[in-house]
Amino acid sequence: MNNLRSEILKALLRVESGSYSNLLLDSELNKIDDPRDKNLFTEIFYGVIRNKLYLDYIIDNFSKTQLNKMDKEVLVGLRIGVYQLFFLDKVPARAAIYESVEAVKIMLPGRKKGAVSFTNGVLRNINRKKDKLNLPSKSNNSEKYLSIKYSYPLWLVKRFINQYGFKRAERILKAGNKRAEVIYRHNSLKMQKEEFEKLLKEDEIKYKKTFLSSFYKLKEVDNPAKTEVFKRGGAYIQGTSAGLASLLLDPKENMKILDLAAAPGGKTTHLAALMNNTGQITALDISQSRLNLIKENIDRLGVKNITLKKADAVKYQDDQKYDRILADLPCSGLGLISSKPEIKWEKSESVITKMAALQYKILNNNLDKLKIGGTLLYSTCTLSQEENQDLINTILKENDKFKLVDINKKLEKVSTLNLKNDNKYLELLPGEVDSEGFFYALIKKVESD
Ligand SMILES: C[S@@+](CC[C@H](N)C(=O)[O-])C[C@H]1O[C@@H](n2cnc3c(N)ncnc32)[C@H](O)[C@@H]1O
Repeated sequence: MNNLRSEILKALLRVESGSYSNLLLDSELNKIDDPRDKNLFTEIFYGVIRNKLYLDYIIDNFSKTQLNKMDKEVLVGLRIGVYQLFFLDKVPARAAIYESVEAVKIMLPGRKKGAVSFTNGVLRNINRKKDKLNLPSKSNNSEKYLSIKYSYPLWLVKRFINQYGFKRAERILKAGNKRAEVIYRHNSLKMQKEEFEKLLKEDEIKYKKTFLSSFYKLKEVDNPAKTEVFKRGGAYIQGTSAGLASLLLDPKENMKILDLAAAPGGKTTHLAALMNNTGQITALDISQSRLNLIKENIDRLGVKNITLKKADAVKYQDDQKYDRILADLPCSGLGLISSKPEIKWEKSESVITKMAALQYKILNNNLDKLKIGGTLLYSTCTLSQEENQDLINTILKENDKFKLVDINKKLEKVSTLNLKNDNKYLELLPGEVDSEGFFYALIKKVESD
């Protein structure tokens, strides 16, 4: 491994230009042998992405040069240094500064002596005056305070406060900064639970049970896609909130199911397992490369009842009627910030209106494919009212043959979660459940057309 910090710096620059943090991290960790280096890489890499606004606030407070006038290598190098100074007790300040300056030196060889000494000067200055940092006032400017303290764009903080109030918003922001844990769903199509647990034990993988009986929270697994149980198809990596979808849809053997947006296949392969490979699942996705991911998962997991179709769900037509429809639609993703922290910086508020319009079109085009008495589960991994409650209310208002089913009764049957809820929707909020953010609504077709 070359200089660890310069590799982190390179990886962070790639995230800035649009690479997915989780995929990039996997490939970077494969190049590292020492588990301690792997750990440090992950800690600094995700730490900088998560806390970018806070780190920039600190740098801006102690540097005379404006952030937008700095070379991007210098700015990211400074973030790496400041993150270690403020968040990592185990790295001595001298080492944190030295290694970060070295990283900038490697990234800007020879030609930029000034940039290197500038990085060194700013980091030393910050280290000296660290204790004098003031955050915006909580009482006079509470939105800015939350935005800097938890490092979220101001629009998102305002939105969460509007939707949930200050206290709940703060809880959501805080939970979004926690590192997401790896969770395995046991795949019953390949092995019994006893064998699944035995293989985990043989690989010395420790786990905790979750609020879903087939979902296991793993403790410190280096590469969850390389374990024996995974290779043999006994496990699928899936969050517990996402895992609720197929359970709430409640498929029965031999049913006909339509999945409107299926890739990479987490929920659709879970449905297949719950149906014991019987019946017929038609799984759509607009993207061929993502359909290929479902195919890989189907093969590994031993699924036999899914037909894949490349289709735009806005226009999709077929002449069948379905017992169940899963509408796990593309969304703004605000519930997944703990596993994909770059969402904070990549999305702008306009994505919400765009996604809500797409979701509306997809639902409108497919509602009629439900049999009478059949149910459709609408789900998103986001926390915006427009894409969730508002959208479902509009759909129900415009379609009187469809009624909202109280999903919370189903929840009690399929999980150990006990959420107090005054309405028929289910909204899982990070910080209130130990899981990612999700929204669910269950709709039933009640009379003939
Ligand atoms: C939230 S993901 C689905 C996750 C999937 N249900 C799972 O559990 O693994 C949304 C998917 O919708 C697909 N998509 C986006 N627009 C679409 C459209 N108009 N029609 C069908 N699929 C679409 C994307 O390619 C993406 O794979």
